[in-house]
Parts: sequence; structure tokens; C-alpha cells
Amino acid sequence: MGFVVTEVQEQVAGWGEKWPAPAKLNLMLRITGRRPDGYHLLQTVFQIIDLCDWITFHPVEDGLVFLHDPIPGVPEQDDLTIRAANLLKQYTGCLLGVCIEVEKNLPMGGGLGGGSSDAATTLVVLNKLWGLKLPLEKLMELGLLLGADVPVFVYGYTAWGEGIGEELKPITIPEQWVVVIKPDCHVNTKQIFLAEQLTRDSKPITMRDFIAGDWRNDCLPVVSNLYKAVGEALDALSQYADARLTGTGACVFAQFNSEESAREAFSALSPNWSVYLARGLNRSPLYEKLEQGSV
Ligand SMILES: C[C@](O)(CO)[C@H](O)COP(=O)(O)OP(=O)(O)OC[C@H]1O[C@@H](n2ccc(N)nc2=O)[C@H](O)[C@@H]1O
Ligand SMILES: Nc1ncnc2c1ncn2[C@@H]1O[C@H](COP(=O)(O)OP(=O)(O)OP(=O)(O)O)[C@@H](O)[C@H]1O
Repeated sequence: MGFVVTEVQEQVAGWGEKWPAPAKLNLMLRITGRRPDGYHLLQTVFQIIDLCDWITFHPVEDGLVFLHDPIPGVPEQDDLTIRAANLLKQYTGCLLGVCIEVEKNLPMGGGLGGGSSDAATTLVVLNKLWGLKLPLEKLMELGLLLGADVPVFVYGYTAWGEGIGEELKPITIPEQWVVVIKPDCHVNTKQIFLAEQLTRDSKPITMRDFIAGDWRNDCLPVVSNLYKAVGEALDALSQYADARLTGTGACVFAQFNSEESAREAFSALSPNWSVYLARGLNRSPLYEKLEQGSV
């Protein structure tokens, strides 16, 4: 295998460092139509949160792209980090390689966008490490080929999203504490978008409507009907604050005004649920690290 890392290579800034791939929450999600190719047009608020996977890029001495440890159940060539690295090579003709090590903390099939964020961090960081100099817009365009949730993570701001999630406007909203429950089920995004009963004709709303509390997620009725655990998690979290579904689930979340009240709910729910305590962020920690200037 090509995993021959010299100490000198690891010392070059950025290689061998841990790069964050943060999760997102959809603070609201309305489906307003459908494109001829079947993809749904939506309105959403993507809020980046400080729960992260961590990705390390190791230099290799040939042009191979491979994982340090494949994720159980995900074939290596389907892993979104590998697909992102190969897409960059294909688009630019770059002959360099990389060994990608992912510390996976974000649940899969949770609606937190973990795989998409892993892909985005790979695009953004390898663009630097391989010296490709692609502009942000091109990276977002390449990201969209990998999934509708990838562009927002490349963009790096909490954002109002339209189109299929790729038309983004940065927004600044309170960086509230959040408690997230991951019910014991994996929701298949495609299955939800294919459901006959899914609402597909919601009237578009404005940012003002959202701020006034229009937080509906059009996927919720279909998801809670198919996955009983999601409804149970919503009931459990609703004892502490208004609980919502992120994306197509399975995760549900609630926002809190203080760390203390969030911790209280987190502690009370922990014995019975898989729970995360997190904080909303207006800027992605990936860019906070990049802007510190190590690469
Ligand atoms: C539900 C959200 O997470 C909200 O942020 C996203 O819209 C889903 O983004 P994603 O997981 O990156 O989705 P993709 O991997 O692009 O698509 C998975 C499947 O969901 C469906 N899909 C996805 C996004 C979208 N706007 N319309 C769709 O109909 C497509 O059938 C696709 O086959
Ligand atoms: N690096 C990766 N991390 C997680 N999942 C991956 C990765 N690469 C490929 N996948 C595949 O993508 C699927 C969706 O994973 P992901 O963690 O993005 O779910 P999600 O949070 O529900 O996504 P979304 O909110 O974008 O619908 C997984 O079930 C897995 O098969």
C-alpha cells in the first residue's frame, strides 16, 4: 500500500492535523416543489453546530486515495470522503494521493449531515494541501455532485437555503445551546423523499416568518409515521422545550437559552436516550481553524 508517511511530510502545515467536520441542524424545512429529476425544492435554515467528526489527512508517496479505517458497513469507494478526494483528482487532473483518517462521532442516518460534512471538509482541506487553488464556488459545485447537504458545509456559514439546498445566504442567529436525541433507528433520506404522503406544495415563507416562529418541518408527519422511535424521542424532549426534527431525521433537537437549562435536560434524558449537548454556531469551526492560518 502507499501509506508511507515520512516525518518531514507530516510536519508540513495541515497534513497530520485534525480538521473538524461539524454537524448541522435544519431549524425548519419546507418542501415547496419538485424538479423534473425528482429532487425536491425546499426552504430551510441550516444551523451549524459544534458536534464534529474529525478528519486527518496523511500524505502518501503515490497517487492512491484510501481510508485509514473504513466505516463498518460503508464500502470504501462509497465513503463520501473518498468520493470527494477522487472527484477533486478527476476534476483537476491532480496526481497526488492521500490516506484519510476519520474519527466518526456523528451518527449516520441522523439528519445531522455527518457524511456530507466529511465530504466538505475533504474538499476544502485537500484543495489547500494539494495546492489546487479552486475557488469556493467551484468547491460548492463539486460538493453538490456528492449530495444536497454538502454545499452548506463548504460554504461554512449558518445559512438560509433554497433550491435543493445549494442556494445559500448567510444568516446570523442566536448561537443557542441545543440538546439532540438520536433515536435508535436510521432514517433513509431517499425513502422519505419518495413517500406519497409527503407535503410537496408548501407556500414559501420569509426570514421574518421564520424568526416569528414558523419552524415546521414538512418531513415530520411521514418520518414519525414510519419510525415510531422518532415520535417517542420528540415526546421525551418536548418535556423540556419545543422539540423539532432535523432534515429527514432520525435526530430530534430542542434549543435552550442557557447552558444550565440545556444541561438539565441533557442529564435527565441521558439514562434513557442517546443524547448530545451542543451549541449553535454562525461560522463553521473548519473555517475558524483555516483562518488561524496554519495552511
Ligand atoms: C433532508 C436534507 O438533509 C435537508 O438538509 C437534505 O435535503 C438531504 O441531503 P442529502 O442527504 O445530502 O441528500 P442526497 O444525498 O443529495 O440525496 C438523497 C436522496 O434524497 C432525495 N432528495 C434529496 C435532497 C432534495 N432536496 N430532494 C430530494 O429529493 C433524492 O431522492 C436523493 O436520492
Ligand atoms: N464518511 C461518511 N460518513 C457517514 N456516512 C457516510 C460516509 N460516507 C458515506 N456514507 C453513507 O451516507 C449515508 C448517510 O450518512 P449521513 O451521516 O450523511 O446521514 P444523515 O445525517 O442522515 O445525512 P443527511 O442529513 O445529509 O440526510 C450513510 O448511511 C452511509 O451509507
